[in-house]
Amino acid sequence: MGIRAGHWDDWALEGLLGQKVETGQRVSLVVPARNEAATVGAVVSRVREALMDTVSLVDEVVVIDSDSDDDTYAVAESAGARVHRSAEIRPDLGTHPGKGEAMWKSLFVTSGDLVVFMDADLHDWDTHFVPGLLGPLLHHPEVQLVKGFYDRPGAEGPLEGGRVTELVARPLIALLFPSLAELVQPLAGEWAVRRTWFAGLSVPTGYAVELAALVDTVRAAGPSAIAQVDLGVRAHRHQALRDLGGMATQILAAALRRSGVSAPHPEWSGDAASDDQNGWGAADGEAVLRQYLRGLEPVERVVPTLERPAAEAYL
Ligand SMILES: O=c1ccn([C@@H]2O[C@H](COP(=O)(O)OP(=O)(O)O[C@H]3O[C@H](CO)[C@@H](O)[C@H](O)[C@H]3O)[C@@H](O)[C@H]2O)c(=O)[nH]1
Ligand SMILES: O=C(O)[C@H](O)COP(=O)(O)O
Repeated sequence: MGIRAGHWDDWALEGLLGQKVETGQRVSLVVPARNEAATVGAVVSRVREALMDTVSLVDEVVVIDSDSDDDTYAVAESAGARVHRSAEIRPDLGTHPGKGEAMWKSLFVTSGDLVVFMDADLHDWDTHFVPGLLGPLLHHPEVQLVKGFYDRPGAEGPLEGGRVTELVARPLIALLFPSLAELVQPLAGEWAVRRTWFAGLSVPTGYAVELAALVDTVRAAGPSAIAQVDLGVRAHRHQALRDLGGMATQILAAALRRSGVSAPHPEWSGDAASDDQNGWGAADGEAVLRQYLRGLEPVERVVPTLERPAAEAYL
């Protein structure tokens, strides 16, 4: 069997609530957020009202503030979330920048057996995303991870992915991980996972968290451990192309690592790798991305490529 596909309204809310009670599982919604004061409040308050205050589908709404320097913390808190600063969770484990880091750290401050992730920058979305993502986990015990997919308003065609999706993730999947090719939106930030499964995965601290979780899941448990659900329409804030270069570098690093390439072949790097260099021109756990904004003058961006080991060792 391949990757199971469904639609968010395949599961009636009543049925999900019944299944939740019968299986005795708790649900956490986790929203990683870096400088999302403009949108995080609505994400929190709408899910709270529809799925926590009115019915008991979600047991906790937790925002992980990922080193924001705007009002994300205060806005999320007054909208009804429990908010934790990523850097302050388990200080004994240190801190790193990035979305994957915030998601990894969330395992130490949440208790749900099922964890639903949603981005904080959504501006066209609805609360049915959450029950839609929970459906396969509540009804199919073999499913460990559920990805959302959606139409993107303004995209050239229906189901077209974002720029990194089309230019990096899909080509990587075609070349290295073809069993994931059925996924419509492999980079979707809206996904759900069993806590025990996520806690057993190595987690890139940056934007490669999604691709890494998919690759590691399909390798360990096969395509039937993954489901995808049509969530309807989703729109989000767009990053500048040069910032997406950092995201693409992180995704490529995670994919190469999973293909046995942890540093360039010596022939590629020019210099002999020294002890504290990984051959990518930076210390271990980072790469230097050189971009050109105008003329020959480079701008160097240090891109973290670090991974956290499975959290279960620290829980
Ligand atoms: O250091 C960071 C950076 C981002 N975020 C949050 O993560 C979410 C997604 O970040 P965003 O910069 O909006 O990512 P996108 O450009 O939309 O990237 C897409 O592709 C990424 C790679 O798979 C996914 O991680 C994203 O969820 C997905 O929306 C948002 O809530 C951010 O606030 C953090 O918590 N910490
Ligand atoms: O999902 C992606 O590919 C990246 O986040 C970029 O998305 P965008 O092109 O919609 O900004």
